Amino acid sequence: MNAISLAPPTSQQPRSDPERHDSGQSVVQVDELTKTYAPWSLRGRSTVEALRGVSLHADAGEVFGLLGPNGAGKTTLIKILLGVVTASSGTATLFGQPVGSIAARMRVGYLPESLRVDRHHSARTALKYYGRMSRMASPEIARRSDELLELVGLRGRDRESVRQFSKGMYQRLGLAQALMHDPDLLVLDEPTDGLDPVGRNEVRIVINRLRESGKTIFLNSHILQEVELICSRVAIMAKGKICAVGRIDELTRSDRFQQVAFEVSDADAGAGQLAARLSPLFPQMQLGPRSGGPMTATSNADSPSSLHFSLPLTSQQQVDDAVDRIRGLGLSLRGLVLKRASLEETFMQAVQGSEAPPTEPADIEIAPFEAPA
Ligand SMILES: Nc1ncnc2c1ncn2[C@@H]1O[C@H](COP(=O)(O)OP(=O)(O)OP(=O)(O)O)[C@@H](O)[C@H]1O
Repeated sequence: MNAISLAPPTSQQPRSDPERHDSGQSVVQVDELTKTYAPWSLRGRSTVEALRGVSLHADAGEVFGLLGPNGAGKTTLIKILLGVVTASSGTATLFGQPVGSIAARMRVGYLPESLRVDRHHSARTALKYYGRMSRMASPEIARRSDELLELVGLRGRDRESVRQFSKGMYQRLGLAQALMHDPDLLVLDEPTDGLDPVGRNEVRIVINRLRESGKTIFLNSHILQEVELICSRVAIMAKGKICAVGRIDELTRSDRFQQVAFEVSDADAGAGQLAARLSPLFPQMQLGPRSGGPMTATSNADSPSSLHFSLPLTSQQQVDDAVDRIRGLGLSLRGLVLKRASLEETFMQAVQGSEAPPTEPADIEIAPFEAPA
């Protein structure tokens, strides 16, 4: 057995998971999990730290997304949750039961990244096969197959050979097999990988139906747009660590990672003069309508000369300070836009943060504006 939680399941709040809600028990609870592989090679034995103190939780009814670049440790974490790999230290429970225990396994359905269904099967015979593997009785298999084929939209195609299936149909059959024994938690490994937009949408529809029916879904994906559309919360992993975790709107909220765009003007100064006056105050200013964009100076009747620039500001105090400085120069502030980070930018920040030396905390903030002496 691969139970890795030595302590009995407890409803106490683990201290290592600061995001943990006070109400109810998490469906997935992971605390300070580590995994070190020690593979043999021609040069002898080496060690790979695949997980380095991972803590997270997923609550009932959530669609939780695990994001991360190649080698981040996502598959290792999923394998530990499924009880097929043993952690080196830390605890992991499903429904309060140690991962790998029969009680935990019975409540989990799994869709692997590349499910193989023998090509002689139809959707119906494949489900029969999986039902038998779960030791279900024939009448139950038939009833459950009807329900699931309806749910995943394969009802009219269930007697065709899977050879004729599109990738999207195949993946929906995979979801049905994962659901045969009516698990409360579904673990999905890259569920929409390799699908065209139509196939992705079909899988998304099924996942939404499952969420509405109260299932908890834990999925691993590297398709950020997909995660943004499907997940209620995400964890971003890199190099075996969690760099950021939370609801997408929390991770991308504007006061957490800001680029603030300004437009300033002065009746008596051109854009070049404005830039020369501002740059000593704001050494990190980027000229242009958006950060990184080309320098812009507009000139028309309403706006005789205005300058667009942006600053990396990370708090309201810094925004207020910058406005005071601009006004202090006697300039007019014609516009101010707080730029919200996309999940992709947040992801990149989090992953790049993980490149820092291990003693430095990895976070998703960019270098703050420093006021000149
Ligand atoms: N069985 C193993 N033996 C040795 N090292 C392993 C083993 N499995 C994974 N690793 C290593 O552990 C690290 C994490 O791998 P893992 O597969 O968990 O990452 P991942 O985030 O799922 O990556 P990908 O998106 O590429 O699948 C990698 O450095 C990988 O090479």
